[in-house]
Amino acid sequence: MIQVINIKKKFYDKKHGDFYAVDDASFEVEKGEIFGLLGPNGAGKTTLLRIMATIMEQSAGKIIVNGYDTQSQPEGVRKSIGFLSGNTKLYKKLTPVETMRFFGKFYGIKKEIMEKRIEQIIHNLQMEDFKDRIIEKLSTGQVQKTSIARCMIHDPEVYILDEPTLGLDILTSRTIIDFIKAKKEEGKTIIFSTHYMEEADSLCDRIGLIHKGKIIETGTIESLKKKTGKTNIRDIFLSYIDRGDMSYELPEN
Ligand SMILES: Nc1ncnc2c1ncn2[C@@H]1O[C@H](COP(=O)(O)OP(=O)(O)OP(=O)(O)O)[C@@H](O)[C@H]1O
Repeated sequence: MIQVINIKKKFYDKKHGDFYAVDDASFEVEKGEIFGLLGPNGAGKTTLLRIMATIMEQSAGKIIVNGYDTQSQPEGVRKSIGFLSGNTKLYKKLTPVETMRFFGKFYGIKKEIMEKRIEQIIHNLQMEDFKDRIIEKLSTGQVQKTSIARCMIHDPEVYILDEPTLGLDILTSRTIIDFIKAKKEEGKTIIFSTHYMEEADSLCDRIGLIHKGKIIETGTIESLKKKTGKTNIRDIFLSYIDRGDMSYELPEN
């Protein structure tokens, strides 16, 4: 379970001076739930997820992940989460299997358990064809699968996934979406960010709409459809924000 309580993150840039990239965000994600954080470029998604994963500290507020406070108990949080980000760095000279073993050892997983888990992950993410090829020779989608494999080797309770399907073809995206669904079935808690509105529609139990650092709404997609009278997430999103104030284009899918 994840509790986000009045989180603020202040940044500075020359053009805007001090500004809040995350501005008083509060919401909860229940155990066994898939929660989609939806918003356009620059909305604050990555910043919020990085704070949740203890990569960055908040300016104000509190986040509790699996019972641990990200500020006072970061070790507990790190053991509980699998964090996937666009910045995930892998060792280019290792193969996917070696990468999983490396991180498995880091988490102190016993050899027999680890080998079984690696076999299962290779199967679930359909990595058979490239599992023993070094990472520098892999395609974007194959590297992304390896990053996901890496973040699940310790079988975490909570998955924090920043744009897990960004730039991937539909087959690779499908494998990753199936993986997210399978983790939910195992009772894991998943939060992921995306700006692919339709993807969220088919996958999420609940969504949070984020715009300019503010969580402007949370709920099931059905409840938001009812509330706004709209039939798809794109229109729901647009109905919540002032169109004249939009300095970005929503993507086509
Ligand atoms: N270290 C930083 N210093 C100053 N500003 C930052 C920093 N990191 C992010 N920002 C700014 O904070 C805002 C939110 O950025 P963030 O990366 O969280 O958005 P996002 O919703 O993940 O966007 P995208 O979909 O493009 O990845 C943006 O205006 C960004 O330029």
